[in-house]
Amino acid sequence: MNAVSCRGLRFAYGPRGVDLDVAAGEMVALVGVNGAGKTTTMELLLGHRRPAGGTIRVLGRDPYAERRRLATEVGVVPQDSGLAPDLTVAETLRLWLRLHRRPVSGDLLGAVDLEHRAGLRVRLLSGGERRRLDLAVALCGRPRLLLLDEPTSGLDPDSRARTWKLLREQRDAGTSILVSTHYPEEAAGHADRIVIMDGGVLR
Ligand SMILES: Nc1ncnc2c1ncn2[C@@H]1O[C@H](COP(=O)(O)OP(=O)(O)OP(=O)(O)O)[C@@H](O)[C@H]1O
Repeated sequence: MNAVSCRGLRFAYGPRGVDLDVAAGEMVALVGVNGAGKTTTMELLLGHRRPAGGTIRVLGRDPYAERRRLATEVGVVPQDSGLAPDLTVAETLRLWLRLHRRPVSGDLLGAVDLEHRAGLRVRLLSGGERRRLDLAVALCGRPRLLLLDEPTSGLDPDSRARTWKLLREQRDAGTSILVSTHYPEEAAGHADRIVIMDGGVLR
């Protein structure tokens, strides 16, 4: 079973007749310029929006009808971080690990290079550090599928390279990944496959 399978997916604006698959254990990059429809596609896959037409299956389920059920199996980096600004980095991860009933450990902090920021409040992080925390939060539930909306935006080249390495490790461990990005060269170097979105259609 594919992790993601869309057929003829349409929305009032954005995606138009999109067929998109992510196989189990595959990392697919969704590449496109501003306004191409990447975020709208992610929101459809998350069940935040109802499609105007076509079918979507995420881990075999209809995300609009079964959004809550999928929430435990899908890790998400949204376009805009929604983390509580007054919690520290360590508190944020503890909270999310507890929500997922996972043992609290510092491993994730190390994985995203934020050990030295553990005691800092989220609102004081740099944009790139916050993006790395977003990714750590997405990994808290050990998801079967990651849906990542520009997780490398705002990151410097070193951090971008480390993020892609972490994603490849997740993929190698069996996690399916759909990751959107503005950077086709980067995606080409790291993803298993690239799909290009342009004006709401895949090319
Ligand atoms: N409610 C809306 N009604 C009409 N058009 C909208 C609405 N919301 C977004 N759009 C437009 O739909 C297009 C697709 O937007 P989307 O955010 O999915 O693109 P994107 O590929 O994620 O872009 P970016 O790289 O800038 O994040 C954009 O041109 C956007 O302005």
